Amino acid sequence: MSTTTFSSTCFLKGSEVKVSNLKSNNGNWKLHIGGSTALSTKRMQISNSKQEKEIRVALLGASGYTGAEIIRLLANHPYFGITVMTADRNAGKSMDSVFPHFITQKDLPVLVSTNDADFSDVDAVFCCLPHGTTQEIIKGLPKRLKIVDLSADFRLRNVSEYEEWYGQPHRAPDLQEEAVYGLTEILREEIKNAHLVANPGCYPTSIQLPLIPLIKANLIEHKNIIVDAKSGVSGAGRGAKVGNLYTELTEGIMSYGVTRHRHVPEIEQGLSDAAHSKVTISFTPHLMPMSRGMQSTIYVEMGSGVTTENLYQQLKVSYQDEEFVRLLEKGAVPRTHDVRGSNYCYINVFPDRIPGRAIIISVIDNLVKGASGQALQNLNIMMGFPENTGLGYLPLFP
Ligand SMILES: NC(=O)C1=CN([C@@H]2O[C@H](COP(=O)(O)OP(=O)(O)OC[C@H]3O[C@@H](n4cnc5c(N)ncnc54)[C@H](OP(=O)(O)O)[C@@H]3O)[C@@H](O)[C@H]2O)C=CC1
Ligand SMILES: CC(=O)N[C@@H](CCC(=O)OP(=O)(O)O)C(=O)O
Repeated sequence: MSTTTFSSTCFLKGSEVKVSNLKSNNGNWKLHIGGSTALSTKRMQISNSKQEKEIRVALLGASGYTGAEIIRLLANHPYFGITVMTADRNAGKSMDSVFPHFITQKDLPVLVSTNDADFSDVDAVFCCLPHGTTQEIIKGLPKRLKIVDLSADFRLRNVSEYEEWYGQPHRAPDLQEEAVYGLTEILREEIKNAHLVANPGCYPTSIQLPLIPLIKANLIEHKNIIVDAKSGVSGAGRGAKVGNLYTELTEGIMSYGVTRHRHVPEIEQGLSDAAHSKVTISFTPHLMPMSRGMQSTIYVEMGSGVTTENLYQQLKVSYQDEEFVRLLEKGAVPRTHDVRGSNYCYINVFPDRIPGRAIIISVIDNLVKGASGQALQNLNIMMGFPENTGLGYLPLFP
């Protein structure tokens, strides 16, 4: 990648505009005006075209929900273009035959099977495969590639804990040692130099973001943390399952993974790191009749003499400079509707009726901040771009 950059002021239709970060890559000029990017010789377009973008990205598992979400986000990304896309059952098909809403994205590559993928024209990889299939595949990728893995395969540092909770042997323990956990706002510095980022699960993102600053500041007890969480059905992926049929889901709500959901060790790992001692949680997830969105309602016991106001002020300080994690005005209830389609996490804290306890509510879109959005935030950091690049989507409401 050879790039030349300069900034200037010029006039566009008689108005003065600040032109910044004018870039040339192999003679292909890009013009940045007011935060958006256009090619100097072409009209602005929503496109995944690889010719116009300098970082070449492979998308493994492109025919799934998180893969499709990455394509949506990258269509507005000025630097990342998709050169390889893989699928399993859908290998050989075009993307718009798998997802008709991509009919306008004619420049996307045809889906190939992961075994047939050629990585010679690739700089970075988003791996959107099911857990259990990912370790072996990432192990075989060229070492020069920057990789963000959306599966759970590299999230648990302790390999035997992975084997216990996922019921299968870890196939790349050496790589596990190199993996950096990708909870962006907490581990940004480590992510900068990472070769392999293990993108967090959706529930762990929504739960750790509010709790880690409170644990680090020693404001809440490390026991009796209770998490009641709810997810939209896209969290379960696109594969056909009876439990995800409309008839099974509509007009109802279902708990699952009761007492033993595989996100428990991931959440406890992050909270225990923050506490420098073992933190345990009670966690029950629920499936909701909605396509996307996630809410975690968290019940905590505050330290002696600590008030809900202390928790609120701590979260305010911790996240005051963060673009994507927002503490709402006091009393405002975070709603999944308000983050839908965006990379935001909205949080608030409420005093419980029981003295000494507080209730924290955190909402995200499971497919964006809970998966593909955070993955893009991480790859932006790994490749040295502003971390919000391509993530400037307002929530989709209603
Ligand atoms: N959905 C969500 O909200 C979140 C998901 N994740 C994680 O991200 C990953 C992807 O999730 P999601 O997109 O929802 O899953 P999907 O089931 O929607 O998609 C899975 C993708 O992997 C491909 N695939 C399946 N099996 C194999 C295999 N054996 N070899 C190669 N490719 C295969 C599928 O191809 P094909 O369809 O052609 O068969 C498809 O492209 C998972 O690990 C998931 O746990 C993480 C956070 C949130
Ligand atoms: C609704 C639903 O089924 N959700 C998934 C979590 C999605 C996610 O974050 O999965 P990974 O940890 O595999 O990345 C589940 O509970 O297993």
